[in-house]
Amino acid sequence: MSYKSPLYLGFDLSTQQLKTVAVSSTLQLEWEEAVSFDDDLPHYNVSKGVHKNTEENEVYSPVAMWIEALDLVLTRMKEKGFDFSRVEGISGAGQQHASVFWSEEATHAFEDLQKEQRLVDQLSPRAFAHPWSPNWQDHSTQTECDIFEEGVGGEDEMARISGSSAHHRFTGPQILRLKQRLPEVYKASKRITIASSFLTSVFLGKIAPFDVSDVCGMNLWNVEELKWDEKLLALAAGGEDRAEELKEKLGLVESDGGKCLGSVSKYFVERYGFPSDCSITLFTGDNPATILALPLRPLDVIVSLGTSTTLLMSTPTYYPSPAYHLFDHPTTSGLYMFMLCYCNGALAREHIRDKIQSYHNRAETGQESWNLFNELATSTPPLGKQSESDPAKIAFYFPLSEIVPNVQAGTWRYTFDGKTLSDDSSAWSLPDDDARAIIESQALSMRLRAAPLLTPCAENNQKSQPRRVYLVGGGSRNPAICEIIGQVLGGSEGVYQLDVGSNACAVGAAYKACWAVERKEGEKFENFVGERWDEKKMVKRIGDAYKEGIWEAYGEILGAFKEGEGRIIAEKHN
Ligand SMILES: Nc1ncnc2c1ncn2[C@@H]1O[C@H](COP(=O)(O)OP(=O)(O)O)[C@@H](O)[C@H]1O
Ligand SMILES: O=C(CO)[C@@H](O)[C@H](O)COP(=O)(O)O
Repeated sequence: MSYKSPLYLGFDLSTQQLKTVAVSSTLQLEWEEAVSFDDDLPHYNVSKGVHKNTEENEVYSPVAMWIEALDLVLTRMKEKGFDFSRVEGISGAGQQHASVFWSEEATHAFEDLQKEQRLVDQLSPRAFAHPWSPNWQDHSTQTECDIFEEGVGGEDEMARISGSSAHHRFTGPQILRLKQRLPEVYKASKRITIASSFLTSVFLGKIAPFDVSDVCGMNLWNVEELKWDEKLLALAAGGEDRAEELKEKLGLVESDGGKCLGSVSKYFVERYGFPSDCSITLFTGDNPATILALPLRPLDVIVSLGTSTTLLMSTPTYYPSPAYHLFDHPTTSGLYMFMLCYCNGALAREHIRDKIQSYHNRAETGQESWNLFNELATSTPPLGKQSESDPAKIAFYFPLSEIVPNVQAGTWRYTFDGKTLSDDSSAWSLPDDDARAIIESQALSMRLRAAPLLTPCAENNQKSQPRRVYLVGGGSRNPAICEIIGQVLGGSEGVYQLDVGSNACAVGAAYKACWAVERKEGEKFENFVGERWDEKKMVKRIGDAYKEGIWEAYGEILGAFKEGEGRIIAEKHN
């Protein structure tokens, strides 16, 4: 029999797509495949992967759509000749926070799977107590978030325990809301997982534990002590006497990110030809998986430009604050993942792009639809200042209610003359000035909030700036967006694009699968990837990022930027 070199699959169940990649033992990318929920599964009638009930601020996705997407993506690979018999390990990532409610029947539904039929036809009618999964863009749980924060004594304490203040999208507040609104669904839910452990379960053919990093997106986990927090469980369950019941529905949390949980379920062996001993390793959240796509050093930042925009760092210090999130690291104990997450990322930029296109009667589609937006963004000077004496233009674009800061939808434009922030926007040339301003605004917000973790150190010339800025996700294909984010954040060693750009998260998950199977006893993920990673092939330096004068000019505006945000927050409270 001829030797077949092993492959490792990484899945990414994100908001708009299910993607998968295959990598070799040397971490070379060998296959990429994706299913778009809107385009490939139109019968679910989702838009950008979700349904919305705007009256209630609810955003949710059909669980059946995800399962159908899984068979579809594997079928496409099979039809194109992908050799599943080479796959020795599978891992993956899920959009964070999204809960899946399993019925009592789930175990039997897994046992009864027949290779001739699709998963969706066999699992959907039996395995779930609820057909929907709340999406991370959901904003329906303000009351529940208040209950959580009041219950522990405020947002600082909440952040100290769970690594984050109470957030609308986090699973604990979402479970409480579901329990109060749909008590019969809660009762019928034998088990509750999140998107990552949901997909792990489908591959394993039984309900999987949570991963130690993704569980931090629930407001239920004590991040430093690595255990469920009893007080938070009681808050989510609606009473101390009900906390145990919830704990049973949730089940275990696995702290070894490289643990093989078992072999792939026989359904996948028989239908697609996976080897029967193909190993399933815990899936994690899409953001934790993204930091596994490269050997990230302290003071390096990753900006993920997916549907959400996130800024990610790895840090050994547990320094919690309501201003950001800290998660346990997905592979390495003693490290934490720092994260900022914005709801208004790609969709807000698309919104401005579309306005500009329509104003100028342009009809380009696909990647070309960004041409005019990019021309305007790069030809506009920083902060829209044509001359030194011009006021700076600062704006906030939140077509959706935002997470950071927690405010309602809206657009606000200001000018700043160095002393006063004015809401007179007559100096703005619209819609053209919005192109650069939206990218600057998103990047200034990240710079403002990441500053405490980028504390000055001698190695870094005493400036509170990152070393490398890595850009990943769909938006990282866009040179104008990359250039401007780089200038605002000012990485001292430059701005980099990952070769696997929009698939970084799936690639990080595939590396995790490879590490889980091939690691030597005690070998850390960072060392494993560091040794096999070929920097020259895998990243491209695309610019200097730090530009003397420009980075400082953005720094001078941060006070006014914060004031602008403060005014928007104050409006919310009026
Ligand atoms: N050239 C481009 N310029 C700007 N944004 C882009 C470009 N190409 C793709 N995108 C954005 O990437 C987004 C999808 O990114 P992706 O990382 O695949 O998202 P997710 O993983 O959340 O589904 C789209 O919403 C689109 O706005
Ligand atoms: O809510 C968060 C992180 O807290 C989001 O980052 C989700 O994890 C969804 O990510 P994408 O679909 O944008 O990849």
